[in-house]
Amino acid sequence: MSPPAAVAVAGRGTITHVIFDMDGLLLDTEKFYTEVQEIILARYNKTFDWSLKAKMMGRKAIEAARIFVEESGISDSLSAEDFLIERESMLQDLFPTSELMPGASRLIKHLHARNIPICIATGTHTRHFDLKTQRHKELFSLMHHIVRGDDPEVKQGKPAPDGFLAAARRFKDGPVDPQEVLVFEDAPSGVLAAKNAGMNVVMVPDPRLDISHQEVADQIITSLLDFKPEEWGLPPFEDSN
Ligand SMILES: O=P(O)(O)OC[C@@H](O)CO
Ligand SMILES: [Mg+2]
Repeated sequence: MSPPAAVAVAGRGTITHVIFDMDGLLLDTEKFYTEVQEIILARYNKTFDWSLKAKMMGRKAIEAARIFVEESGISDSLSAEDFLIERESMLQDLFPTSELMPGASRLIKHLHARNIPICIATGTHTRHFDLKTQRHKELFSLMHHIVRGDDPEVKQGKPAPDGFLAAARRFKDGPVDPQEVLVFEDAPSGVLAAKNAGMNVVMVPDPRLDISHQEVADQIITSLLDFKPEEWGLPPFEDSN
């Protein structure tokens, strides 16, 4: 019996290329940022909450740092630059322990095996990227290319489209029509960046993120394990889970 035909969902174009965000989407690393920020805020008798987290995640480090010190009301005592210095040693200890998010490996291997071009566009700088991915080199080697936050073509971080547009240009058959690109993101800033780039975006939000941040994405799923490639005209998984 022939495999089920791809049942693209009405209104969703056929996707030819996929761009993955990294932190919080492929790697379970957002919790490290949260942990370190809670430790630093505790020194000022302040608590870290998810409304502030929602504004920071996905952004370039210095941009996220400015939001952190200003919205926490500690900018008179701690500059954005000093915050980045203060958190660095804690993050360097945590990043090498980064684990994959559920479904990340399965989806990457599936798309690569079916010759769907895939890449990463992340706000993370190269030095942190290397620490976070050092235990996952083989899986990440399946990516056609990787655009990092300190890439010269990324003038502005997410929600600006720079990173996703640079990523679409670097595919072998690039630049790729944004309407044929599917982005996977976890952060409101990243979802906005994908839409600003004219692309389709599936959001996999942390359950603690306020639901109001889910209005922009083209599709919301709770885990990459729930993604159905055939809904976007991509080859379906063979396995059931
Ligand atoms: O773009 P990503 O890979 O989510 O990285 C953002 C990072 O700076 C943490 O929020
Ligand atoms: Mg992310």
